[in-house]
Amino acid sequence: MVRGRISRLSVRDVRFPTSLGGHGSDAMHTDPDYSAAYVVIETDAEDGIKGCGITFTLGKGTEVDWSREGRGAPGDSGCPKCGVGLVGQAGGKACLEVTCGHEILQKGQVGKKEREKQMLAQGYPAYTTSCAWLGYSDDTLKQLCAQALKDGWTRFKVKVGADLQDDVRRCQIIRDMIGPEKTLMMDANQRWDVPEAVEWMSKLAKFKPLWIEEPTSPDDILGHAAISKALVPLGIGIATGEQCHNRVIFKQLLQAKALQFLQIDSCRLGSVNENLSVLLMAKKFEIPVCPHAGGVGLCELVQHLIIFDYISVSASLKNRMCEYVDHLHEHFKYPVMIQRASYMPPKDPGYSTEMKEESVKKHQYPDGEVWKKLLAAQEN
Ligand SMILES: C[C@H](O)[C@@H](O)CC(=O)C(=O)O
Ligand SMILES: [Mg+2]
Repeated sequence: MVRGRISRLSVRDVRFPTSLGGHGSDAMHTDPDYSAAYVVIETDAEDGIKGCGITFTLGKGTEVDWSREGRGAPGDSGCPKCGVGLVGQAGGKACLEVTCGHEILQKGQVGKKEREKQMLAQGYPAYTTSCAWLGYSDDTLKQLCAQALKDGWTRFKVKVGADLQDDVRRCQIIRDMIGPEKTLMMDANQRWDVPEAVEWMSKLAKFKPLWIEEPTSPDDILGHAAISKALVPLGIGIATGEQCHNRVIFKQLLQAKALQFLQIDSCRLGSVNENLSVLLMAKKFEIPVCPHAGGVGLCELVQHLIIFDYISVSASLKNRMCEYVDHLHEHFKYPVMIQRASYMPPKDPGYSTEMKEESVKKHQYPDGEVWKKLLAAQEN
């Protein structure tokens, strides 16, 4: 069915100065500016159908420094972080609705209607990373944590990995505030080698983290397996995936028993299809999927995938939750909706990728209003 031809394609370098407030900072990315290559494909179709896509990057917009790419760690600040999430708005349905119709998922049909209703009423459980970025002061951490508790959050992630004493102090603060029952996760953003990861986490085990995320290089599958073997007996699972770029890496992580929580990233894995194949493999290995969403637009995209996962693939919420970061949603035409610390299913057409034109104009690099001011201030 031909509905029109591509009539225009635009690519824009959109950057948000998140580093000014330490938002998004971790042991590896100390000053990230959440950025995106934002692509819009327009058509001449009568209904005006178009596709919008983002490639989430860290710090340098669409600039790629290949000399750093080769040498640095895969997630080094300044390197591109994620792949492409480009999806049209065909049929006027939310992305997750289209995906749920797929025939091969026969088994997931059992109980599907009930799960759909449950999602519409209760939403998909989320956890927050926004209280405890590494660059936040202890006061900010306390204030954000107190607010998050008031807002009903029960699952929290704290960044670790740069300095052990700082980690012990910050984990103590957060555990004291949330109490022994609520869930705490830790994220080292690849900072350690294998023995260091085991040693460091043995010292943080007393804070009862559910998982340590990205304890070492995301490419080191056997390293993850070794860490997993050492830490699972301490009650700490291994979570990874936000830097894994295809299903083959995930296949090997699963085969090597290298992770207990699998973190798809809607953009890093190029296309919805690649994400779906990973969801299906995770189901086969009975490993819970807890998506990564720390970046501009990632919450918007990944909510479609994880709600689909629950309704049509995993049919389980056990040990499952989706990351939420409380930044930059106001720039999206269809921002995520969080209620009672859960993602409420999106109902607008498409993959929730469309950004507001006004936001794109303001944050375009280097000539958007926001960057003109910041760059001028840097010069003075
Ligand atoms: C640099 C990013 O903010 C990163 O810290 C996100 C991340 O690791 C997460 O959300 O998990
Ligand atoms: Mg992470």
